[in-house]
Amino acid sequence: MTRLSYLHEPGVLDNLAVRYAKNIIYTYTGNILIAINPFQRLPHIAEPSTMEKYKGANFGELDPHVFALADVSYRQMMNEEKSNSILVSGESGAGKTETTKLLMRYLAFLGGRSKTGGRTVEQQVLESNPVLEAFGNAKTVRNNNSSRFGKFVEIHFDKSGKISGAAIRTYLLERSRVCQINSPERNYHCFYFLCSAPSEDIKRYKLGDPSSFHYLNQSSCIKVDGMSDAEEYLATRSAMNTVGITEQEQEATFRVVAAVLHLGNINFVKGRDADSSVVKDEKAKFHLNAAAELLMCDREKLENALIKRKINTPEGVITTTVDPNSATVSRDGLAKQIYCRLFDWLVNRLNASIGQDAQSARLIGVLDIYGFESFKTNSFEQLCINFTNEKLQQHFNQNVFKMEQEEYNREQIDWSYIEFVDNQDVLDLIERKPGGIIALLDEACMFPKCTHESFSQKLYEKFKNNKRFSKPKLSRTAFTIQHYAGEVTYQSDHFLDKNRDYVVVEHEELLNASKCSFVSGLFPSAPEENTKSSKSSIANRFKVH
Ligand SMILES: Nc1ncnc2c1ncn2[C@@H]1O[C@H](COP(=O)(O)OP(=O)(O)OP(=O)(O)O)[C@@H](O)[C@H]1O
Repeated sequence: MTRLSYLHEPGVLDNLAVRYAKNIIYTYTGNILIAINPFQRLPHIAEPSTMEKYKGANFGELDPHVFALADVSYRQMMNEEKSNSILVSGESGAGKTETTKLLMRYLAFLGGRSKTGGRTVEQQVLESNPVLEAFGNAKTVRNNNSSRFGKFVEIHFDKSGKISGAAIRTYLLERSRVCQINSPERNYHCFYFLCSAPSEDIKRYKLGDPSSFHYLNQSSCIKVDGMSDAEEYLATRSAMNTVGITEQEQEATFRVVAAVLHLGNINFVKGRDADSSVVKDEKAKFHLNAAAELLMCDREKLENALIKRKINTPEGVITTTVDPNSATVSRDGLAKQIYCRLFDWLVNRLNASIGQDAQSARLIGVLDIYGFESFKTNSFEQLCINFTNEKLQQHFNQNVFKMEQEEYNREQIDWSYIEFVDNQDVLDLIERKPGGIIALLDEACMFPKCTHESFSQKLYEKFKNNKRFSKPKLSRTAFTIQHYAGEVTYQSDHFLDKNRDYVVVEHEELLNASKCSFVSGLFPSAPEENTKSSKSSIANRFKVH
């Protein structure tokens, strides 16, 4: 790309298009690799002879390829005795996960050990993908197999450059999807896989057609073209076997998945007293019983955990009832907590099987992270994702422009300053403490009376003179941020609910007391600071990461 005589947008796009038409999906721009999704298997891209060809070749000597990038990164790690990271970024459906798999395959090829019985670390990392995808991927409008979590895969190497361990770190699964989906998207794959399981499993988990479950039937899409949920269920079980997840653990995992589906069908109506609710009808009671049975907890306690709330007062703890709307919010909160804990458990379990090398001096990390998102309707998830991308852009600016230009200055090299847009002001707008959008959101979440309207008003007041922030003319709750990659308007309607990550004490107590050690293990007794009073929030956890 740098050899183009005129470097402008049409020229860049044309160059990429001409190459793509010839099935050349990789192009360099400096030491960055642009990969365009071929949407078809191109065997020459990944075959072993291609790997051989790139091994040890100088960067730029051969045609651009993702293997060349991995090769440089490996050799640099070995020569400079330093860890390295490869960032894979792009919008949803761009091909990040597929590219990450190719990178891992090549690193395994370079640093793999000859097999000494059993499976090698690198095989196990690759084999963990189908399990992660079953529980963390879903069909979205952009991608039938969209990863709804960020992933950093660490490949650990010993001094001789052989792989000595690996670890998968995941970043915040999109939790709102568990309870709320829009047509024509789907919930996480595993729910549909399980509803297509062999009949003995269906019976054991009291399941039925996916369209009978509220968490699945909010969308008109139940099936994905070219994907057999029944076959995928068996494939997931087999992948779980391969990575060493025991039969009992698998049974418990799917039992919990089924319990989440049943929870979603527990509906409430107004009770006799004001601000009270009761389980709606026999159907809802069936699902309450099923959820309690599968989670192996007390049915009455589960019901109470949803329709009652304990409040600390100066006179002591009092128990109040809640209206049907609050009971539904409580139910969805519980379902989301259970599912996210289950996902975290799976990741830990996979890591335990793969085996990390805590002593390893070097690693290559591959970061497969959600790209910039701008849809017709953007919510809290898009703000978190776009904030992450602003941080990555800042890192890029720091390394490519700021540091490079400072070095030129230091070495008194004659050069002409390259203009770039510094996005520090967007980062300040979002993450400054106190006073940034996240800080104000956290503050709003602490006050039960605060609504998305009052939160939005606060933003309008606070940032009325911020050139990166604006209020859309006709809205009272939306706001627009001028991101490095373009303008995005966010609807704040569900921001408060989605940001709250407080584990309700009653929910925690209920599941901690489960007779099933797998379930109680997902909800260990929490120290004081992790309970309701905790200031942890989703947006804050994004900042910490
Ligand atoms: N190198 C490739 N060869 C063949 N097909 C590919 C390749 N890259 C991507 N695809 C196709 O595109 C689809 C989407 O790719 P992928 O899941 O990697 O996107 P992504 O960027 O990770 O998306 P998301 O952010 O939604 O998870 C894949 O399921 C596959 O069908």
